[in-house]
Amino acid sequence: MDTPLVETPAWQALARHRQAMDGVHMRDLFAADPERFDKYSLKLGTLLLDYSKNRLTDETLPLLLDFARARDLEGWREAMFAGSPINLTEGRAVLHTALRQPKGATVLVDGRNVVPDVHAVLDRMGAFATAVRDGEWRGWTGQPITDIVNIGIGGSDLGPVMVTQALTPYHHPHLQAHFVSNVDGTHIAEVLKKVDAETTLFIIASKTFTTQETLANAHTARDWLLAQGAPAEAVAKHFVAVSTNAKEVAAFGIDTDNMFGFWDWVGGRYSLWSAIGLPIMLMVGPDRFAELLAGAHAMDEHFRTAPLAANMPVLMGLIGLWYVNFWDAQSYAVLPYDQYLARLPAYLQQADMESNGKGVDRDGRPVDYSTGPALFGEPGTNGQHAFYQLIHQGTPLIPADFLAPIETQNPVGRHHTLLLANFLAQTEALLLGKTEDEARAELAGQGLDGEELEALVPHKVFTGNRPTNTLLFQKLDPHTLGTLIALYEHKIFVQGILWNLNSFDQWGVELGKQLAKAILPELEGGARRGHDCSTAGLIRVVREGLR
Ligand SMILES: O=P(O)(O)OC[C@H]1O[C@](O)(CO)[C@@H](O)[C@@H]1O
Repeated sequence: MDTPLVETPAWQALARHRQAMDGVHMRDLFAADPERFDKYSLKLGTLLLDYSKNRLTDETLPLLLDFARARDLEGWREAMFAGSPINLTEGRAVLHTALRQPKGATVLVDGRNVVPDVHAVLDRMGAFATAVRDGEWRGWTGQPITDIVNIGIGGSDLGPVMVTQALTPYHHPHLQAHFVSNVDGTHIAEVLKKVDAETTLFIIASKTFTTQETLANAHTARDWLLAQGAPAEAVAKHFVAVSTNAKEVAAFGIDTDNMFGFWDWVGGRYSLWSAIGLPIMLMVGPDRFAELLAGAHAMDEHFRTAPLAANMPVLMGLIGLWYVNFWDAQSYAVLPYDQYLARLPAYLQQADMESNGKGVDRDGRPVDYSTGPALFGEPGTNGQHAFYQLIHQGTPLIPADFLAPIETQNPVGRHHTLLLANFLAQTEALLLGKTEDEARAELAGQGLDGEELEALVPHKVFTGNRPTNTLLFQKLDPHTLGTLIALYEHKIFVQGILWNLNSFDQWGVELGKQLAKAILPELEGGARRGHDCSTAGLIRVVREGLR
């Protein structure tokens, strides 16, 4: 058996280095090195990563990079790009990168070049999106489409929602996008209140086309359309499907001519670049969608070819792992200072936590080290007025990524300057903190003294030394957004490899699905089955009510 990860020389060297860093404060590292920003920042196109505000000395990165090499990160990276079946538990290749390859490239899966297949679907999507956008695709009464309702969940929802919102300034002026994911009937009911059956297009997005929530919502949407007076033939004009499962699409009643396919080598949470991105393309048009893909491809090329020491996803992955495994950080914040990126944290929750929220390694052995942290975040200054207290003064260490555009899409008065001032102030505050002496002087300056002053001092101290990455970009355009998302995808890949996980399966979501299927008949009046007494008691209360 291989040496356990935590006993490998590279891990042990990091553990020793971590001990030697006790008492090192980033404030002192900055004071000692005026070049630190230049040394620890990296630019790709119009995206800058400043990782200088991390607990890194000149020794840290070389040790982290040694660890990455010892785990053969470069070999695994090559295997992913080459289409090897690195998703072992499902026997699949992991090739979302093939979805953003330019026409003419070659990516072989089982000896077949899949790039022409990718572009054939993109071309079909483009023709369809153009017909809808130009008003040529019409509903059953001959009216052009005004509203698009995407029905999907998880990877068939979060990416399209996040990107569609992020690219709001590029939307078609006469189209509205809506997203229904939750099986809670409230979700679809509220959307259906807003749309007109004659001018609404439903996209049923499901890789498997067996997902309970999506099928329930899809059936409700179709029943609603017919209840609005549409004839059965209208379904063909108002429903399209995005899936890998033509059989189930046909069984639902959608003509497979109205289906946009993708492939089992596209993981759900990595699928927004595929036909799952259809609502994005409808809203921003095929050209902007191509820019999104090109932005992701630029990051793919960077990740694939840049030396590890100058490779954004590698550095972000290693720095994240440094905190999880050597500083006991169990959570991680993503803080976009751009209202259009409001759903980025939710999107990354699935991308990161469904990928690396694993407790056994690739060989099925329980791990004895921490893996993926809990991820959370909120846009801009909203987070500051909610949970930043914990990040600044709480007991857990919460590494955070701060993201902002230099240029706003909405230059309203001084708003953007105010936003950026806050953005910059937060990472500075987390780095420097406020010492007791500084707190004391500040309170004295406010006219306090004696016991009253001393009683307040501990509450006013900020330890600082709290790590952040800053991601600054010129403007949130489709290309930049593609680059940013691919950065996080590859960062997640890096960490999964280093933790020896399969980042591309998600068995952890299955048990709840199985038990829900078993409980459903009980809630519908069927015979009760064996449960723990809490679940049995709750089922009884649900059935009997609390009145
Ligand atoms: O696209 P589908 O097959 O409906 O699956 C939706 C989501 O369900 C999951 O399989 C589990 O929640 C996700 O990985 C996936 O994104």
